Amino acid sequence: MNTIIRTKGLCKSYHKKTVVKDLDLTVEQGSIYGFLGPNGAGKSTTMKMLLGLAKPTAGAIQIFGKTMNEKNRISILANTGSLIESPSYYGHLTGEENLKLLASMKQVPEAQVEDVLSIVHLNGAKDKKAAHYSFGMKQRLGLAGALLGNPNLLLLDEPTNGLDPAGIQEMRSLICTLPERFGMTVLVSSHLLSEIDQMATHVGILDQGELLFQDSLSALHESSRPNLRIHTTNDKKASRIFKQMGFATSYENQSLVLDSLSDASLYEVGKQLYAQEVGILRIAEDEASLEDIFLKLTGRSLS
Ligand SMILES: Nc1ncnc2c1ncn2[C@@H]1O[C@H](COP(=O)(O)OP(=O)(O)OP(=O)(O)O)[C@@H](O)[C@H]1O
Repeated sequence: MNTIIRTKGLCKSYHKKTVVKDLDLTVEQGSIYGFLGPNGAGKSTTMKMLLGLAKPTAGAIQIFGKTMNEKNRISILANTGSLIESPSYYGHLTGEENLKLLASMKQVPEAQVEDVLSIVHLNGAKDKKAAHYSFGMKQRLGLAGALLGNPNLLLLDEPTNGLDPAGIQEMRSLICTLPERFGMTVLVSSHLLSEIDQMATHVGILDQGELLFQDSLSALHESSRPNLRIHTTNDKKASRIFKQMGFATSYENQSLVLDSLSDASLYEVGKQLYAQEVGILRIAEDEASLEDIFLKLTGRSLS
């Protein structure tokens, strides 16, 4: 798999205050990389550095295997769409006119305007002045602009900020389809755990400028494997069987509680219980939420 974004020791300081510290980001092709962190963690600053809009204090950035520098910046950006902060548009122009203008600036065939309007479901409102768009429509117009030129990489900074629940859902579903439909790689920032949980394939957790975790979303969940709760026809006997097999249990709310087991161990346990005529009545996992995971990593709550 190709690495689309790689940073090494990326740092940014403002007025001697370090806001991004030694960041080693790896974003693989075709992933939706959820860049998660509380307000002020340094997500926007990082994304601005990736786009060459802010100069790193130290470290290096590679995008599409090319070093981000003056020489490569234009060719990297030609393949990168972005939505950073509020999208800019001309209020007195219609949505379509705004996109046509952008298409000519990006030197993209005008025919693509229809395509991106359709992707973001704005065809019906394309003749309306952008000033009369709702906030959600403006965000979608911004996304349409970012999609012009069919970029390989999309950087979206809190794209659902300020949207109502329906708008959030729509933006999220849109983003989720992009890798499969268009082969895009998406880096999307959010301060909302649930959002990343529902959208991302990979996660980077940033806190006070430092990357605390980076891996697939499933690895994140895996790393905080939940407790297992089992209620049987004879919990006392089951507890002894678990103990003989090397698994410590406690007893809470009429269930045996134990650390999560691998599939293979659980299979063995099931066989033993069955062999000794103990029936399983209920089995459940206490799923750790991303909120719990964040708390564990930082010692603080995210929201
Ligand atoms: N141009 C700037 N000059 C000085 N300080 C800045 C500048 N831009 C950002 N900062 C500071 O850098 C830190 C990180 O800000 P950044 O906007 O990158 O965070 P964020 O994770 O994107 O959070 P948010 O979602 O609130 O934008 C903050 O403390 C912010 O005040």
